[in-house]
Amino acid sequence: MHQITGSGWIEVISGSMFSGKTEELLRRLRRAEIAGQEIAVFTPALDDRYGETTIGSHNGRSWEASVVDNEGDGPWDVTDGLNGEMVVAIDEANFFSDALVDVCQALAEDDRRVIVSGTDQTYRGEPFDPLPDLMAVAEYVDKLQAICAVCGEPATRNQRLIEGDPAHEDDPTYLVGAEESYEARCRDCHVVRRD
Ligand SMILES: Nc1ncnc2c1ncn2[C@@H]1O[C@H](COP(=O)(O)OP(=O)(O)O)[C@@H](O)[C@H]1O
Ligand SMILES: Cc1cn([C@H]2C[C@H](O)[C@@H](COP(=O)(O)O)O2)c(=O)[nH]c1=O
Ligand SMILES: [Zn+2]
Repeated sequence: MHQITGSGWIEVISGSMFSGKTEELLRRLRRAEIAGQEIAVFTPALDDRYGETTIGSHNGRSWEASVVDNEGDGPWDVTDGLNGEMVVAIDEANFFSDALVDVCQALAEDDRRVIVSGTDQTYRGEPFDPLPDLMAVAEYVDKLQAICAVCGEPATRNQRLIEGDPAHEDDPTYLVGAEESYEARCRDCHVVRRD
């Protein structure tokens, strides 16, 4: 909590896939650990890429996490599962419903430091809920950029690769994956097929 006001806050780490969101989250968690703070980390059940009980970056680093069954409107186990931890991290926020905003607000109002990470755009280049609302209520927002897989410029968008074709309009928004299914791309190189 803040030294003077004693209040909590929300930090959002967002940007395209491969932009280093999870690396940055892990960096902040390592520093909190060095400071002797108790930490609780949550990851949605939908994302099992790195094993059920870890969050992991694309370059192989990881941290133990509690898996949240994030179906429905919450508050899930993020609030129930706490044991006095004052630093609460939530990875892959893009897999939660808008109810995550109220959960994070309640944690911050309970004087906790809340760190939320998630990509802010769907493969169609549209805002990926609940990231826009989380960014609006957060005290701190960092939007990171990857490197465009096509041209090498800074990348802000997520290209979904389906058998080498651009994304289809009617594909589901949720599709767990990494480099086999997605590329980071800049505005110019990002392609959305609109049938
Ligand atoms: N196109 C890319 N641009 C930048 N980094 C990339 C790219 N593709 C792979 N990487 C790797 O991904 C790492 C970031 O991984 P990670 O923190 O998991 O990103 P995010 O959580 O934003 O998806 C980089 O340090 C780099 O090693
Ligand atoms: C763009 C987009 C992404 N996803 C999924 C793909 C990954 O499992 C995560 C993002 O992971 P990262 O840590 O940011 O690399 O989200 C999706 O389901 N739908 C999309 O449109
Ligand atoms: Zn590009």
